[in-house]
This record gives sequence, structure tokens and C-alpha cells, in this order.
Amino acid sequence: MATPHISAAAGQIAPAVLMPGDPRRADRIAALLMPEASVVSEVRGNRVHTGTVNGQPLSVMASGMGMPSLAIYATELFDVYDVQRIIRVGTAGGLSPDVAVGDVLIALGAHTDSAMIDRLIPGIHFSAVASYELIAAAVTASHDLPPLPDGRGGSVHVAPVVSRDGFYGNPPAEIEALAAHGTLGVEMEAAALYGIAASRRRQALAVCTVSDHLLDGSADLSPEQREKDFERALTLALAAAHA
Ligand SMILES: O=P(O)(O)O[C@H]1O[C@H](CO)[C@@H](O)[C@H]1O
Ligand SMILES: O=c1cc[nH]c(=O)[nH]1
Repeated sequence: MATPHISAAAGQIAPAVLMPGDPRRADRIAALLMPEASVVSEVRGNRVHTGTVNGQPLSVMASGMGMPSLAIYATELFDVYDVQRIIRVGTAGGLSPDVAVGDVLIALGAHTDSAMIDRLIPGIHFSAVASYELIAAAVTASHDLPPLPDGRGGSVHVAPVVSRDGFYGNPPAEIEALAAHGTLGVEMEAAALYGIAASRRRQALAVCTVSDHLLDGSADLSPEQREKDFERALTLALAAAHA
């Protein structure tokens, strides 16, 4: 049953998986939601936590950074562990004046510069989009979110993001053009997640906290805040996981 990257036994991973990029965020999410969870795999130090929330099974594991890393885990979870839905709980950089640090992005779709998506259906520019049922659950949950206590943004947006292969070197003209086309954030995994889920007829969603802003870095979160400031996005992701 084990894969090259996950050592859990059959049945030890829940049908719904929350997937931050950062392994320490995965540990924090598990501790917050499921203090009784079991660690069912820790290959490469990437712990997979499985437990229940409100009586419903849930697993949490990190994707690592970037589409190749996420693609390995998502493929193994869908194909070997029969996972039905993966919800990314990530961070994103704001790239438009319409979004602020502290806002939450429910990623409707993900543009990308990755060749991974072009290879899905040769000759077709595949549209990497989230699962409607999961978006609807996250949007419904967003209506009850409390505001951020310190006034640092906090709006929830349903909008496209761009998933890039590189963290550094965002070309300014490209960022401007993406913003002009309604894109609000840049991150590094959602497009691959949506494409892989679609190719298996499974469900996927990415919910990202805006951790920094490409147009104005004055309110950017510290690395420690990026690890911790996920609770509002987590509320939406959990609603989607158990929709
Ligand atoms: O905070 P996470 O979820 O890792 O997401 C973002 O942060 C990482 C880059 O710093 C990339 O993985 C990007 O997508
Ligand atoms: O990929 C990412 C993630 C967070 N912030 C960025 O600027 N880029």
C-alpha cells in the first residue's frame, strides 16, 4: 500500500485532506483541529495526521512548495489512497490593488506558467478550476467569519489566482496584465491541484491567505506570521472538506 512518499496503511488517510504547503502549518492545523489525531506517515519528515472533526474523518498533510511536489502527493493520495477531495490551505502574494495583506482568496481558477497543465490534454489550454461544491461551501462559511481584530485586511474574495513555477522573478508587466484580467494572487500549487483532481474526477479547492503584496510590501507578514495566520482560511477550507 505504501507509495514512495507516503507510508500510511490502507484506510489510514481520510477521504478529505487539508493540504498546506508548509509541513509546520500542517502540524499546527492538526493540533488545532484534531488534538487526538494519529500520525500515519512521516516519509521525508512530512507528517500525515488523521483524525476526526465533529465526527467526520479528516487528514492533514503538506504539499511542499511548488507544483512538482504537490503533484506527487496529490497523485498518490487520489490514486492509491482513494482520497476524494483535497483542499489547499495556502498563502499567496497579492498582485492587484483590489486585494490586501490579510485578505483570503478562494481560488476560483488558477492561471499558470507551468507546462504540467498544457500536458494534460495535448492541444488544449486546460482551464484549471476549483470544484463548485467546495467553492459554495467555502463561500457560505465566509458569511460567518469574524473580521480581523487589528484591521489588517480580512476581506474574502472569490477570484482567479496565478500558480507560478518560480517564487522569484515575477515579471512586472505580466503581474500588471494578470491584475488587469481580474487575478488577485500569486502562489505555486493551485493549478496543478485542480488539473490533477479534474483528471481523476475528484474535487479540489485552494483557499489562500494573502501574506505579502507585490505592489506594496509595507504590510507583509513575517515568516512566523505566515506559518500561523491561517485560521480564517482554515475555517473556509474545513467547511469545504466536509461539505
Ligand atoms: O504558504 P504555502 O502554502 O507554502 O504557499 C506559498 O508559499 C510558498 C512560497 O513561499 C509556495 O508554496 C506558495 O504557494
Ligand atoms: O508564491 C507566493 C506565495 C506567497 N507570496 C508570494 O509572493 N508568492
